[in-house]
Amino acid sequence: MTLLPRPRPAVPRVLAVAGSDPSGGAGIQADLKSVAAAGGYGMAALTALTAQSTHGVTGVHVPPPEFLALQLSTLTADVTVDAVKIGMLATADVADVVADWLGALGDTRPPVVLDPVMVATSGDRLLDRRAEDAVRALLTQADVVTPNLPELATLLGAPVAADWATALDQATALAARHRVLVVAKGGHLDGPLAPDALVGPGGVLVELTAPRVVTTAGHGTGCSLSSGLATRYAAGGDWAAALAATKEWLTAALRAGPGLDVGSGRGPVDHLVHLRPVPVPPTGVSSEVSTAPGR
Ligand SMILES: Nc1ncnc2c1ncn2[C@@H]1O[C@H](COP(=O)(O)OP(=O)(O)OP(=O)(O)O)[C@@H](O)[C@H]1O
Ligand SMILES: Cc1ncc(CO)c(N)n1
Repeated sequence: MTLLPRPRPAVPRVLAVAGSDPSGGAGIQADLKSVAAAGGYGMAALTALTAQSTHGVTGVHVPPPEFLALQLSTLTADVTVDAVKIGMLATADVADVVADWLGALGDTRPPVVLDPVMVATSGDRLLDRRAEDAVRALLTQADVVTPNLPELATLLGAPVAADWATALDQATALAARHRVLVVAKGGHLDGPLAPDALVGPGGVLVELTAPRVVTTAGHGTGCSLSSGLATRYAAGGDWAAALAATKEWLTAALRAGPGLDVGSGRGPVDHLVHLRPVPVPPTGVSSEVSTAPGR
């Protein structure tokens, strides 16, 4: 669908449709901090509540999906939303509510970043297995999807990529199949680097490389990346530039995470690292724009 041209707001109004993480590192709590760190105004419609700490998820409560529909319709009857980030969807019914809401917006639908959250890094499931098809169906209503490597493999129906070249091939296949931009994320690979790439149906558009941060504080990186990306795109209108700036910020936030001293498990990144009194050192993120045909 061709969307209507949108004005570039000075302070983008960004809506996160996602689950709650009481420990503040992931989910809606991370989204709101990430939007604020990117200069946006954050809003939140809750899909699900988790009981969660830096050690993992001990429970999930999904309010009636009709109540999510009411949150979304009430908000958008009043507020112009400049970008949407979708995170944890929990069940097929919840995913269907989000799909119906986006469908009803028609060509006034804001840009959508879909983070297809399936399993927390702690190994706990955040998406009902029967809901995977509903999330796949939502891909057609998203502008960008940001799967980690296991999520990319599930969406494609392929084995999990064991190396970066395979991840890029899978991202290209997913982009071509669903006509969506894909952010391939190398966070789950081993090695000294943490590469990410923006990939379209014709292949890699831009590849970003950062030194891998060796840390125990990496909880919620995926949520933080997707909401930062949505916010910076709403402000600037350029996915590649928005991804590069978000990667730069996230690398600094990852480095600073342990300074927060939150919990004894996998702690959060410091979303507001740039507000701390200590200057942020260079992150070493480099970016390479592809000149390959088909970009
Ligand atoms: N150790 C690390 N050092 C540098 N960047 C990292 C590291 N781990 C993850 N990242 C970056 O964080 C972002 C999210 O990647 P990741 O693959 O961890 O997503 P995810 O699994 O969806 O996150 P989550 O842990 O929130 O579920 C990407 O930009 C990735 O490159
Ligand atoms: C609520 C919630 N959403 C997403 C993630 C994935 O990081 C999580 N751990 N918790």
